[in-house]
Amino acid sequence: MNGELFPRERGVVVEGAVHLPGWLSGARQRELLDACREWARPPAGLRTVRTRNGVMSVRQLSLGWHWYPYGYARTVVDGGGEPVKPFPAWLGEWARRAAADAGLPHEPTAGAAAGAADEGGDDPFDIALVNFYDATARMGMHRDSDERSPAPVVSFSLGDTCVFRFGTAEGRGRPWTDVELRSGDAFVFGGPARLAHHGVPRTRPGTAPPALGLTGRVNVTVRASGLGPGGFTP
Ligand SMILES: O=C(O)CCC(=O)C(=O)O
Ligand SMILES: [Fe+2]
Repeated sequence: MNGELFPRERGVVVEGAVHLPGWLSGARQRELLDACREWARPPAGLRTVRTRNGVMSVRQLSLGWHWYPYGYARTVVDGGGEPVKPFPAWLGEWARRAAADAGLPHEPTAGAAAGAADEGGDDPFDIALVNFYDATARMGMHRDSDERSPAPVVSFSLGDTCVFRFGTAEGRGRPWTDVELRSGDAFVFGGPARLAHHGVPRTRPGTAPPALGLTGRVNVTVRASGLGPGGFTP
């Protein structure tokens, strides 16, 4: 919001999908970017993902559970087989606070006492996917449907602005709404919007805040796997 003529307002895109512009301060953005740079190093660092449709233009890493097309494992099963890096508690706390600010509270420690407003009950935030977009990278319309928890997904954006396309659960096509996600924005989707299709048709290269020192865009989505602490055999 710094220096904006008109501050961007919290936006409800559809019921359950909420945009929180400028949710991360400059200092928090740098903190998250520094952490992403550490996580990006091998082993189990930033990688190219192969799906059944080809190679994703976005490069990715996972924390907590390793996402691969189309499931979760404890090791990089579609790569070098290394153990996934741990999911940090502070990132879960950021997600918990953003979800509450979005009006989609997810309070796993409160358990059943949290009542009907809480989606996902006791499932803790335990996964993050970190996506790196260079100037030409995009992400096609998809649903985040490999988790077993209805808890909301909380996304944090860093660097270049992007067009984030948010559609329906029914299909990849219209209707959809295009939202600009800028560095520091959070976006939360849960409840009736949890399984909506979404994607990133383009970024706007060169729009990252110069002080951040990032060329391109980084997006971090925090999720609750619902897989529990135990083993999971894909
Ligand atoms: O980059 C984004 O804003 C969206 C990322 C996303 O949809 C995902 O990781 O599943
Ligand atoms: Fe997604």
